[in-house]
Amino acid sequence: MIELQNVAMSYSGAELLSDMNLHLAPGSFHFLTGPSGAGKTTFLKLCYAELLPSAGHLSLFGKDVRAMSRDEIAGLRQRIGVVHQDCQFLDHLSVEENVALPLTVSNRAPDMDQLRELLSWVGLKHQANARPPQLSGGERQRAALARAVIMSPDVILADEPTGNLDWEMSLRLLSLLVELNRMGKTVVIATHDLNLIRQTKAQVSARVLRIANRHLQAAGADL
Ligand SMILES: Nc1ncnc2c1ncn2[C@@H]1O[C@H](COP(=O)(O)OP(=O)(O)OP(=O)(O)O)[C@@H](O)[C@H]1O
Repeated sequence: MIELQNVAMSYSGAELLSDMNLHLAPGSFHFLTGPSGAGKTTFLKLCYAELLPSAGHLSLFGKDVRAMSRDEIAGLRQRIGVVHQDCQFLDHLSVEENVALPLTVSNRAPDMDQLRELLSWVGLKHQANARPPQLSGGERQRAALARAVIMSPDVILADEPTGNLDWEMSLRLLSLLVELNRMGKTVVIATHDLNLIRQTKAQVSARVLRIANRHLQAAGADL
C-alpha cells in the first residue's frame, strides 16, 4: 500500500531520516513514536507524498512517486486521509463545510445524509454550523478526523491527534481510529503518548515504530 525502500529525507542537504524500510500493509495499524524533532511529521509527509524522498524508493499503492505526475499524486492522495497536528481548518467556514472541504475542492457535491452521519459518528452533529474557533480541542480533533475520512480513504495518517487532549478524550478519539481499522482501513498514528499506545495495543494488533538517530525501527518490547 505504502512501501519505503532505503528511503532518506534531507532538509537543506542535512539528512534527517536515513535508510528507512517499511511496508504498510492493507488493514494494518501502526504507531510512530520518537523524540520531538526526530522526524515523525516528515515521515508522514513522505507517506502522502507531500514531500518526495531525497534518496530511495517510495511507492504509493504500487506506484513509484517519482514516476507520477502532480495530477496522479493528487489522485492517489484522495485515498489517504490526513489528520494534521494543527487541524488546519478554514475559520470562516462552518464545521460541516470544513468536513466537506475535500469533496468541494474536487468539485463534488457532498451527500448531505452521509455528511450528517459522519458528524454524528464523531459526536459533532450539534456543532455542524459552528465555526472551528468555537470548538473545544477534542471537538476540533474529531472534526479533523471526520474531514480525513470523508473521501473514504484506504489509509488514515494522524499526526499527534491526541496531543492536547485529556485522557478520556484521547481514548474516545482512539476508539474512532480503532473502529476505522476494524473496517479495514490502514491506520498510522504519530504520538508521544506511550500510555495511549499501551491502551490501544490491548484492543488491536498494532505495530509500534520508533524514529531514533535518523532511523526507523521497531520499538522495544516494553511497549
Ligand atoms: N520544511 C522544513 N525545512 C527545514 N527543516 C525542517 C522542515 N520541516 C521540518 N524540519 C526540521 O526537521 C526536524 C524534524 O521535524 P518534524 O516536524 O518532522 O519532527 P517531529 O518528530 O514530528 O517533531 P514533533 O514531535 O516535535 O512534532 C526538525 O528539526 C524540523 O525543524
